[in-house]
Amino acid sequence: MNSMRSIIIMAMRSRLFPFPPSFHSPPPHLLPLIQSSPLLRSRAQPPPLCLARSPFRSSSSCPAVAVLGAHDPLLMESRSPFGEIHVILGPMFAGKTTALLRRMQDEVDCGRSVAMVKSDRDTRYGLDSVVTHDGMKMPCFALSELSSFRDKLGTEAYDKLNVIGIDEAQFFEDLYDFCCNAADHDGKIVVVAGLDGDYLRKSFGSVLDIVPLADSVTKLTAWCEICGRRAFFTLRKTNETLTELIGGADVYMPVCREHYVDGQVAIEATRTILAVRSSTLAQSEVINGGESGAV
Ligand SMILES: Nc1ncnc2c1ncn2[C@@H]1O[C@H](COP(=O)(O)OP(=O)(O)O)[C@@H](O)[C@H]1O
Ligand SMILES: Cc1cn([C@H]2C[C@H](O)[C@@H](COP(=O)(O)O)O2)c(=O)[nH]c1=O
Ligand SMILES: [Zn+2]
Repeated sequence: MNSMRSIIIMAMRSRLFPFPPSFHSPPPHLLPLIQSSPLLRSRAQPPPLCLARSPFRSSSSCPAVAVLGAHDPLLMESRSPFGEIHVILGPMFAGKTTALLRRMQDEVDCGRSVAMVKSDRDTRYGLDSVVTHDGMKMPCFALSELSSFRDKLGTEAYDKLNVIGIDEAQFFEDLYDFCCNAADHDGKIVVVAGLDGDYLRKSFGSVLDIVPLADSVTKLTAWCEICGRRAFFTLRKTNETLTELIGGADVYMPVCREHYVDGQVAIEATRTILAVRSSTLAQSEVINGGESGAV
């Protein structure tokens, strides 16, 4: 039996053999955690072979790796103590949240315990779920800072957690430290979705800061609302100049490079016209006020 066990462990380490379904049923002590908390529930019997995927489903065949349910006794012995960090970035409407939710569901289907977190600044669709622009949703913890997650979840539940999904990552100031600690020291798989750039195409929050920490970085694109070509940037349609402005298609649209540049020119021109108009108005009021006040 020992020689069989060592063959299986060696095979796991070399990841050459798919493993029989019996490896995937979660042990009894984990079921209450999976079934009773806002953590995403894993199916009692996940499919016989779980494939690790890159964070989004691509048409290209990613290397199929046989992955055991993370809480499997045999795997516990060979499971790496270190986690992973996967970053999904791009403009608005690129499918970042969709890819994140798909990855989380894949992890749940593989029998892993998953929790989703988003910034409590994202009030567009309520605070208890992560919601895509298409309306696909998943329960989540809405937090102002990631450092409060462990206390919010409870240390025991956190220790048993395998995967953490983070949406709207650009709004978390403590993103770097949280991801570093979760993957390096707590062995968590962290999947992060967020904007790489703001409406001025400047680095947004700490999303780009975690690129050097990442196992994988995926930049998704949308379709340009003007010409239909690939959109890499987000154009703000209004005149606000604050970096943080929560909104959807009412305020923003994805555009290609040409129509970002054209759009910015148009918006700058509008701003200039409005500024000239308001100063002219102010001057005429002063003049009119002066004349009416003249003795
Ligand atoms: N111009 C666009 N380009 C691509 N997708 C768009 C566009 N406008 C609306 N959508 C919709 O937005 C969905 C992506 O939503 P979501 O995953 O929430 O994106 P993100 O999180 O990147 O903002 C797409 O599946 C599509 O149905
Ligand atoms: C470009 C840009 C966006 N935002 C806000 C607008 C939305 O609430 C989120 C991004 O949402 P999504 O999930 O990527 O669709 O960020 C902002 O505050 N500032 C910006 O410059
Ligand atoms: Zn375009």
